[in-house]
Amino acid sequence: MSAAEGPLVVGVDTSTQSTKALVVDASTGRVVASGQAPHTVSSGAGRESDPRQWWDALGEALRQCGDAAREAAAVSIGGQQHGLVTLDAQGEPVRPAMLWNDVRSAAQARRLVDELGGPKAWAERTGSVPGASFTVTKWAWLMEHEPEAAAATAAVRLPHDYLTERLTGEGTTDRGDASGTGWWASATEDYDEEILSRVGLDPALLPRVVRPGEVAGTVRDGHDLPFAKGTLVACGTGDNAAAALGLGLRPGTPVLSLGTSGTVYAVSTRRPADPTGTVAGFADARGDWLPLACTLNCTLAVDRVAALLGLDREAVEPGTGVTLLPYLDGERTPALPHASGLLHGLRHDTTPGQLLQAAYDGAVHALLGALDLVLDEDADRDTPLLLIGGGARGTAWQQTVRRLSGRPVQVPEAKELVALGAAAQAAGLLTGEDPAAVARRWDTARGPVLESVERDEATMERITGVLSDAAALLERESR
Ligand SMILES: Nc1ncnc2c1ncn2[C@@H]1O[C@H](COP(=O)(O)OP(=O)(O)O)[C@@H](O)[C@H]1O
Ligand SMILES: O=C(CO)[C@@H](O)[C@H](O)COP(=O)(O)O
Repeated sequence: MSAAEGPLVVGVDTSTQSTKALVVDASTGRVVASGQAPHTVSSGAGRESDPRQWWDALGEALRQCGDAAREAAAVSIGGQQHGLVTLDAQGEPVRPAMLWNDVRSAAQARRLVDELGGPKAWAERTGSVPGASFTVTKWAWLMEHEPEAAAATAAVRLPHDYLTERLTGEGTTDRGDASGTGWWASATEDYDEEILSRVGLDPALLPRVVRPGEVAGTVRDGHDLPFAKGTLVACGTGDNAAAALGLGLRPGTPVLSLGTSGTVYAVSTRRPADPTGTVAGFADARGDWLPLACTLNCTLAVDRVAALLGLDREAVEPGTGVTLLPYLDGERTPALPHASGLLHGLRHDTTPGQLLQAAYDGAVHALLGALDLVLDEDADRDTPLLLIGGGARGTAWQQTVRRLSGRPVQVPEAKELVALGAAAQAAGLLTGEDPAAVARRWDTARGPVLESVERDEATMERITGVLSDAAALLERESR
């Protein structure tokens, strides 16, 4: 491999299932080295991970990068949104982090929405109507169910902030990830003291919100990662905002991400405030906005269905009227936190491959239903949909999105767009450039465009119909 042309930067994605690290040549965007190490997520009633495991996974991913990581001039860490990390006075986790896909705080979410003026007021104030994914509802759950843990908490962090702080020694976050907490007001771009007081959280426990382009800190002594003391550290951001940076996204281009979560989003210059709660009004990492809809059941749920059927994930067959809503973890879009999976239309001649295709259809349906809601009204409907995340590698996912959207679909060749976005943020610290402009210079969105096919309206309508007819069942707790 030829020598790098420019300084090296490290971009990290600490996502739900694993941590990925890339060492990137800041001049060209060439990925010089990469590494990945898995995390474990609890099963059962909640979804939790030990934050210390993220740090260990980061160390392992960087070790896989070899000497290149040691040469980095700047680093940035992006990661899964919303998770509640509670630290004691020594900076050690008080308990495992409650993750974005933990739905135990659904009752607290409903109560908070009612207590503070209803969905419209929340949307206008924070950009979003908080559901169980949002950090504020998790903190309210902790106060109610584990008051000792809440009382022992000296600092509250988001997942990527926890790692950044262990590197720099400073508690920082950014507007992108802060906007997914429910206690950051998008209207004022500041912490909302009334909301914090309502859930009994002292603002002094929260990290400083670093401005876009500002240095979060420098690498300190006394850690086991391969970075030199004094290396610049960018503030990082939530994984979706990081991928938007990594794609150099401009308003009007929609993104569909297929990972543990399914997300659909676009950059907008207008601050979102959807009172239905379907669209979360996140901030992006630059100063614009990132209206986004998210599902809890995407690649993991469909892979689980394939495993139950004993099929390879690509072994789909065209469906004939069978509907499978793969809501194995409860669901966020549509807002059905207690839902479980639901099958309708099974016949003697239904094949396993058709059932698997129905799971893909069910996973993609809600995301495509929200696609128009995240785009500004004047967006060009023929702009290709950018397909990213681990699932974007799969032919069955690509073809399902193509058929149910009726849009051209572009699959970037770059695999780790969250980590690339973080790397672009780190490069921006060195050059003073806008990270999205860095990513465009690196041509990260390059990849084949699959032409549009006729939209399969019948399947979309059938799934919408089953959802509506099964409403009572889907609201019922089954465990
Ligand atoms: N070649 C592939 N085809 C289809 N799905 C894939 C492929 N490779 C990985 N995946 C899916 O990608 C998922 C992981 O995606 P990723 O975006 O890394 O998730 P997360 O960010 O939530 O940790 C896995 O659940 C797996 O199902
Ligand atoms: O909750 C959301 C977005 O609001 C999720 O998108 C999480 O940010 C987790 O992302 P992945 O680990 O699935 O990429």
